Formats: sequence, structure tokens, C-alpha cells
Amino acid sequence: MTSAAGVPFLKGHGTENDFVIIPDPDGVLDLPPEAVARLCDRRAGIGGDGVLRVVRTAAHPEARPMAAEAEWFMDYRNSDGSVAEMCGNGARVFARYLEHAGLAQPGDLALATRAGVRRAHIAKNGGDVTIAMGTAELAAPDGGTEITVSAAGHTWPARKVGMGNPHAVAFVADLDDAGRLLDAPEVHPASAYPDGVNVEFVVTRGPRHVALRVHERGAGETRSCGTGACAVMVAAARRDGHDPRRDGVPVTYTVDVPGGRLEITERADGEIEMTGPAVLVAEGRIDPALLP
Ligand SMILES: N[C@@H](CCC[C@H](N)C(=O)O)C(=O)O
Repeated sequence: MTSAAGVPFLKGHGTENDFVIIPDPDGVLDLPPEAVARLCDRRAGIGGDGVLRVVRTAAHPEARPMAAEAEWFMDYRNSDGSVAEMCGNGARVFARYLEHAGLAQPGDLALATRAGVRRAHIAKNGGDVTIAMGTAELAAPDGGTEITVSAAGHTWPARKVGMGNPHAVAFVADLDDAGRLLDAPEVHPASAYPDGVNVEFVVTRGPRHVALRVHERGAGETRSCGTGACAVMVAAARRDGHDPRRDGVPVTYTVDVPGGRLEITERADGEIEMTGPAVLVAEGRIDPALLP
């Protein structure tokens, strides 16, 4: 390790969905997929489910059109190096990093993501972070289950939900029925997800209270997925007969994930707000051998 010469990083998590955070305000860092995979390696690297590169929106060609609305762009990568449109837990941790670095204050701020601008609210004194996650895209708004998910010898009907990134939500009898999830679950028809899919397995814990396990595209099974929890919340709400846009009444669900708990509200205008913790646990410098 060549200490001070390395690129600075921080490590953080949101309900134990963990990230390597790399401040790169001017967008000068070359971060090819192999470098991301090396950084996220839990044995030979720093370890994480993904990387959050913090770039000034005006300095990133993909993000520049959002520069008038949001100063900072969350350049999110999965641990296998692939790019994803959005990361809900990552957005909370990203906001926490901006606060920690003095680049944002507790209160409201806007974040640029590949799925568009997302509004964040940072509670005072290290409290929870809320992200307005946009509206859910349901393939069958009336509650139909147009796809199936298979894992560990079981097959379940599932719902296709878009949260800026793609999800398949399957209600199961027991979270253990999904098995060890070492491989990606099969989703049928595969053509429903030309760019891959995040798969959530869900059980009901009580009224407006569910629990999930998730197998993430580009990362495998993780301890939490914010966009996945929102997809699950909406699928559960429709199953339970709630449709805030139709009824004009917001609805809130508690979503337990292996790494903690999220509170998710679908507002009467369809906007989904996710609230949960965001924690920074370490800072350091990256051995240049891990980067190109
Ligand atoms: N863990 C994230 C989602 C990260 C992206 C996902 N794996 C994908 O490829 O779409 C979250 O908290 O939303």
C-alpha cells in the first residue's frame, strides 16, 4: 500500500447494502468495470455491493443536462462493474457523504442519478435520510402477475415493477424457500428483462408490513435493496387493495430487509418516499494497484 499517494475513499452502508464511496468532483478518475470489481472484492479489495462515485453534475457528460437542478451526480456501479440506473440505499449513503464532507446541510437537496433527479431529505443530527424515489412503473397496474420467478426448485408468479431499474417481485410462503441464492433466480420470459433484473422474494409480516430477500443484478444476494424495497411496497400495496393515486390517500409500509428496516410511503400523487439509515464507517486511501 502506497498510503498517501492513493485515491481517497470512504465506506458506508444503508441497511447493510454497502458501498465504496469515491469522491471525484471533477470526474477525472478512470473507473473501468475491472477496477470496480477489484474495489468491491471482499477479500482482495475494500469490499462492497457497489461503488458510488461522487461527481459534480456539470463535470459528467451523462449528467450535465441535470446540472441546473442538482449539483452532485451519483455515478453508481454494481460490484461486478456494471452500471445501473439507480440505487436507493446508495442515494441515502450518497447524501450522508455530502453532509459529512460539508457539501450539503441537513434538510433538502437534489441528487442527479441515471434515472433522473431525486430529492433527498437529511434529518438533523445524523438521523435517517428520505429519498423521493419517483413513481413505480407496473407492467400490469390491475394486479396481474405476468411473469414467473424460479429458484431452489420452486416457481412463483411475480410482478414486473420498474423503479428506474428493473425488478421482479414474488410473494412466497417462506423466505427460505428461495434457497441459498448463489445463482441468479430464473425469470420467465427472459425477454421481459433485456437488461437483466433484480429479484425480490417477499413474505407478509402483518398489516402493511412485509419482509424481503433480494438477488441483485450485478451484485448477487445483498442485505438490502432500496429500489427493490420500493418495488415490493408497491406490489404489496396493490395486492392489499391500496392504490394512492386512485384513492387519493397515501399508504405507508414497513419493509424489513436482512440488514434492517425501511419505511416506504406511496403518496397520493404516486411519488414513493423511502426513509432509512445511512452510515459511514471508514475512510482511507486506495492502493493504486487496485485502480488502473
Ligand atoms: N442496491 C440498490 C440497487 C443497485 C442496482 C441494482 N443492482 C441494479 O442493477 O439495478 C438499491 O438500494 O436500490
